[in-house]
Amino acid sequence: MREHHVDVAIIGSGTAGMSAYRAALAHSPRVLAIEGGPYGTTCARVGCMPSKLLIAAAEAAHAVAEAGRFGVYIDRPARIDGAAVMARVRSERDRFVGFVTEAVQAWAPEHRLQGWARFTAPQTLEVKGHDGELHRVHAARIVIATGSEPHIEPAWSAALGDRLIRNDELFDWRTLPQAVLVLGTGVIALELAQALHRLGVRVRVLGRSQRVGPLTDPALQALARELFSSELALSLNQATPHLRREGDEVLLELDGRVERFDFALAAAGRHPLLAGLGLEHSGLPLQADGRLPFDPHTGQVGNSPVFIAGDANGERELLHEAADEGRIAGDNAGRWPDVRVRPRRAPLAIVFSDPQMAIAGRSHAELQAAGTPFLAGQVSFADQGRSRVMGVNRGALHIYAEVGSGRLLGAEMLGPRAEHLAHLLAWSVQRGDTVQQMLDSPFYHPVIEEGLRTALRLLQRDLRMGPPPVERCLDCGPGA
Ligand SMILES: Cc1cc2nc3c(=O)[nH]c(=O)nc-3n(C[C@H](O)[C@H](O)[C@H](O)COP(=O)(O)OP(=O)(O)OC[C@H]3O[C@@H](n4cnc5c(N)ncnc54)[C@H](O)[C@@H]3O)c2cc1C
Ligand SMILES: NC(=O)c1ccc[n+]([C@@H]2O[C@H](COP(=O)([O-])OP(=O)(O)OC[C@H]3O[C@@H](n4cnc5c(N)ncnc54)[C@H](O)[C@@H]3O)[C@@H](O)[C@H]2O)c1
Repeated sequence: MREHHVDVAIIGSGTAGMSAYRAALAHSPRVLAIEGGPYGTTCARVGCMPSKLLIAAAEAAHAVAEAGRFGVYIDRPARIDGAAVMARVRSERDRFVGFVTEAVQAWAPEHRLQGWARFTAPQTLEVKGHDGELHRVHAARIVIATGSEPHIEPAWSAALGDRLIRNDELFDWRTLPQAVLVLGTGVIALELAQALHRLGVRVRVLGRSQRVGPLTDPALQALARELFSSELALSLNQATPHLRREGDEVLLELDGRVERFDFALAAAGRHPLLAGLGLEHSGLPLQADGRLPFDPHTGQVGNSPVFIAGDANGERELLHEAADEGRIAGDNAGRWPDVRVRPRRAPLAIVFSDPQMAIAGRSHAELQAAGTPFLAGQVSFADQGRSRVMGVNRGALHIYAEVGSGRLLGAEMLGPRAEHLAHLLAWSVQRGDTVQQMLDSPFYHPVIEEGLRTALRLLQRDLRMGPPPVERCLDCGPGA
């Protein structure tokens, strides 16, 4: 048994753990970063980056398929080479992973330990090292940055065995399969199902409820359901699907018919990866839902010298949040007991589907639950000038502002280039901009942002803070 005495131990060297390491190191050289799996982070290895690489291939295929709408014809039938698609996904992914791995390997060797950590007592961890040794780590402070794992219904794995896959396996495919059943209708499900569908894979998406994607505004949720079901085979309200395996095939029995797939992809949400950490020995207060209670402004778990960051806390399972939370937790672990409160950024979440979806600032559901007096300004992209020009005129934007002050509180959107509009909106929410301040900002012509201006003008009128907007306003430019 090798003994280690450190000021800060960090469990997990993903995005949150890496930023916690850098922040803690500013306070003490006695920092130990423990990683059980491969270096490279979930985001780069099996998350954000490979999924966007697959989507990029799907966008190329879709552009070819849609070119005829513009009078551009590709005479030969387009051919999708699944092996080439997956080769690019893997090689670009490996490049991103390489940068991350290099960064970790540049850390001092005495700062790194590879093996799975578990608590054996408060402030004491045991690690079965990849070096074959057993390590005991006595840490004055600990950062838990263990990430998350997909939710798997036991019935699915019992029925399907290794034909039930997670996002991790998908990005290692050597070629594209014929058919995939996607379990879930959330972010991962929609991004991957649509990409696979556009790359020629037969896809069915099963939802346990009516919900499609993360938007909470009822009108936008209904629009999302309509738009995605017009392209994808969506089967909703399937809480207990009839699944079985025959040889290497997944069989789904639905409405008296049997459909066959090569794989079923579990995309039914993710939960903090805390099982196996021996939390029962940690002295930490566990909530009934198995999560650790923590302060999002400090990362601190209760009053303990333990901090939690990233997907492990189960709050905002996003890359930029993991990086921020890691920095906050690592800094506070380093400076303990002088724990500092840090402001958080305005919420921002984007789904890279087509049309994209985004929530900036507070969602419709959050505003309603808080009882905040607010009004919504709305615009449809169906008739929006630049969106029509580019043939991407599907979706709508709803922006929410506080009654009385006109301050922008949040927005939800389903539509073209939502990733860019959502950034502008989140920045305005964070600055505390009013609808008037946003309207005073420049709007170019012809751009998709002109749709935002229409929504702002309508909202300004409804807040009784401005005149009714001019119908088909000419100085706004045609189609604005
Ligand atoms: C398919 C997919 C697509 C995504 N796309 C996006 C996107 O486009 N944009 C976005 O913002 N977010 C996206 N995300 C979410 C984003 O990837 C995560 O929020 C982020 O990676 C979380 O970082 P983390 O540091 O908390 O966890 P991780 O990067 O998973 O790091 C946790 C680390 O802890 C290690 N660990 C766990 N337990 C132990 C233990 N007991 N001992 C030692 N080590 C341990 C793990 O091996 C792992 O390396 C996506 C996620 C998925 C799955
Ligand atoms: N573009 C991005 O930023 C991006 C992309 C992918 C993932 N992520 C992050 O990863 C997280 C996890 O993604 P996700 O898509 O797994 O989760 P999600 O919360 O977006 O969706 C979960 C889906 O699973 C369904 N579901 C839950 N339990 C089920 C059950 N027992 N049976 C059937 N369906 C069930 C839900 O109804 C929902 O449709 C996201 O919340 C997001 O934070 C982000």
